[in-house]
Amino acid sequence: MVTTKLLTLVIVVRQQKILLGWKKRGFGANRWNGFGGKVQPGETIEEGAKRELWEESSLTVDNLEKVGRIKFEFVDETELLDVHIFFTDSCKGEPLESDEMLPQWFDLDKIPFDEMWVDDIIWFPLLLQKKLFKGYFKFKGHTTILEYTLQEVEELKELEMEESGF
Ligand SMILES: Nc1[nH]c(=O)nc2c1ncn2[C@H]1C[C@H](O)[C@@H](COP(=O)(O)OP(=O)(O)OP(=O)(O)O)O1
Repeated sequence: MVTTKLLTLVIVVRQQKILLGWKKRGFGANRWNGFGGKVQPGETIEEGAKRELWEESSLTVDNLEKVGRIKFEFVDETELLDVHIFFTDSCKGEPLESDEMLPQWFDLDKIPFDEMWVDDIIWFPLLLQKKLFKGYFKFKGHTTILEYTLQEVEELKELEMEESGF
């Protein structure tokens, strides 16, 4: 049976720099990631995103902007990842290392894509242009993309629709 895991991913920008975290353990370890994780029972997706941001970076934020949604499939695995992606340029505090993540600021023109999930270089340009987007990536292992779709959407409500490739 195929199950779907609901996840969040928060991209933080401040003064022309992006904050990424070096994931020290677990899924996506040894890569620069955005902040996020599993949505827990009883919390909204945005609440889950804020909680993970706080737990992993010590940053707080009043509002997160939902900017995208990507589904990931891994061949030979029965769990799909449904990742809701948020953006903020109004975080409060200074990032601190956590058990899971080592945060670091990068210039927006020096994002370390060769040490990130390989899909990131494909959809980050849309995020940085403030476009809304949705996508689907099919992976073999954790480093090979077999196929993908990525499209800009006009309105947030289009991210809620369950349709082909989504
Ligand atoms: N292909 C991909 N590209 C990307 O940029 N981020 C991805 C990704 N696939 C997953 N992610 C993100 C989504 C989410 O923020 C994170 C995975 O979340 P985790 O498994 O770390 O969740 P949790 O932090 O809840 O886990 P635990 O701490 O083990 O409970 O990786």
